[in-house]
Amino acid sequence: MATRLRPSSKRCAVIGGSGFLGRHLVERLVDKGYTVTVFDIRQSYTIPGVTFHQGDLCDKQALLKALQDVLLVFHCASPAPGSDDRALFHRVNIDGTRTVIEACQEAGVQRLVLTSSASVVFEGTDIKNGKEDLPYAKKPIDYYTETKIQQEKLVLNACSKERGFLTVAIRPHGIFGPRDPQLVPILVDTARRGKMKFIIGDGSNLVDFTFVENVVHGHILAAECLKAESPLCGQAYHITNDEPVRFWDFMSQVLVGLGYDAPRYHLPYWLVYGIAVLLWFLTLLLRPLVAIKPTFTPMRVALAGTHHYYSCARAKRDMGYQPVVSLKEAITRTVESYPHLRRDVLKGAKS
Ligand SMILES: NC(=O)C1=CN([C@@H]2O[C@H](COP(=O)(O)OP(=O)(O)OC[C@H]3O[C@@H](n4cnc5c(N)ncnc54)[C@H](OP(=O)(O)O)[C@@H]3O)[C@@H](O)[C@H]2O)C=CC1
Ligand SMILES: CC(C)CCC[C@@H](C)[C@H]1CC[C@H]2C3=C(CC[C@]12C)[C@@]1(C)CCC(=O)C[C@@H]1CC3
Repeated sequence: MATRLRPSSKRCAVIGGSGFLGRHLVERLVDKGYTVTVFDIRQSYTIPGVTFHQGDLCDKQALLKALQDVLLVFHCASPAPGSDDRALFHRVNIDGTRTVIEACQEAGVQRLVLTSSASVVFEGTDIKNGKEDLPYAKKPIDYYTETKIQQEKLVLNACSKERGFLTVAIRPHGIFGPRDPQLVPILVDTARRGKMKFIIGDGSNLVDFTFVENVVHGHILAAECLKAESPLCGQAYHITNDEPVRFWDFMSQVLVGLGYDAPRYHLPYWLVYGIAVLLWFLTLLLRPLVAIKPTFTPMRVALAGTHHYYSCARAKRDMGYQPVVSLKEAITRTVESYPHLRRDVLKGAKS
């Protein structure tokens, strides 16, 4: 007679495991001896021992198949923040997260770790050493932020010690590192089109950029500390590099590391923000005729011209979090991981 083994606490699923953060998380979990199942709309790699389930997280039946015998789930799937598709954000981040919660509860999952975002409290104005008790943004700056707020509320409210279903939300900020499809590629593309000559504002604004391995470390610590008697239940935690840096110094270090010039000329913040808002309206008006994707969106200008850095004291206190890679080392490793985006290489490829 076949005996069914009890699900192991080292068996987990990563929803969004094919993405940038998700794949780093899967790799670390495998290193730590976890048995990992990936659920994602696409499969972008293979790792021996990792099982892939391709599907949409809005499809409960597909999720239920992937969550069999799984006690721990990481949910780090989301449409790309740069997409301006309100319906897609609502479907995936709100309705889809509701489906993830229901599927977890039906499958007997005991712990759910959500990747939220520190931007759930960001309204486009300065945040200095922001703590987790800051109120959610009343006027979220874009559809991404609006739906990340709803998503986080859904997950935290679902936490129930009585039902044996524990939840926690990790709020990283400005994730970067090898294989990131956003920050470095967008930066290099903007520089190659000659648009990275300008500093928006006076350039003194401090921001958190968080190395992907620190974000992964925060997620795994949260999962391992999430117990019925722990303070983590139903709470949100900032995870950062704990080294706020001037936005334009960070950008300059990455650009110079890849052989591009650092931005030098200053432009007034409100002028650039006003132009970005006008451009955004224009793209909305012209959408039926042409699809334009402006580089300087109001969200990006706000992120580039204001202070936004967060305290991770709560994560240090409740889960013993400390960044494992310093900002200096993280920038060096990131720059080295993009040899194909170096100015000399791209120039050579063109000629
Ligand atoms: N990058 C950053 O700076 C920050 C990110 N975050 C959060 O971290 C998480 C991971 O971000 P990141 O790794 O950068 O993003 P990625 O886009 O690289 O990864 C997300 C993954 O989820 C997949 N996905 C999207 N929609 C669905 C769906 N309906 N069903 C199943 N899978 C789906 C994506 O597929 P596809 O690519 O085909 O859409 C992708 O593989 C997100 O929740 C994001 O909000 C938070 C703070 C900062
Ligand atoms: C064109 C330049 C002014 C800026 C180029 C770099 C930007 C692409 C990035 C700088 C800060 C980044 C950031 C995010 C995406 C990429 C940047 C805008 C997020 C919006 C990703 C999703 C989040 O949850 C918050 C991030 C904040 C920082």
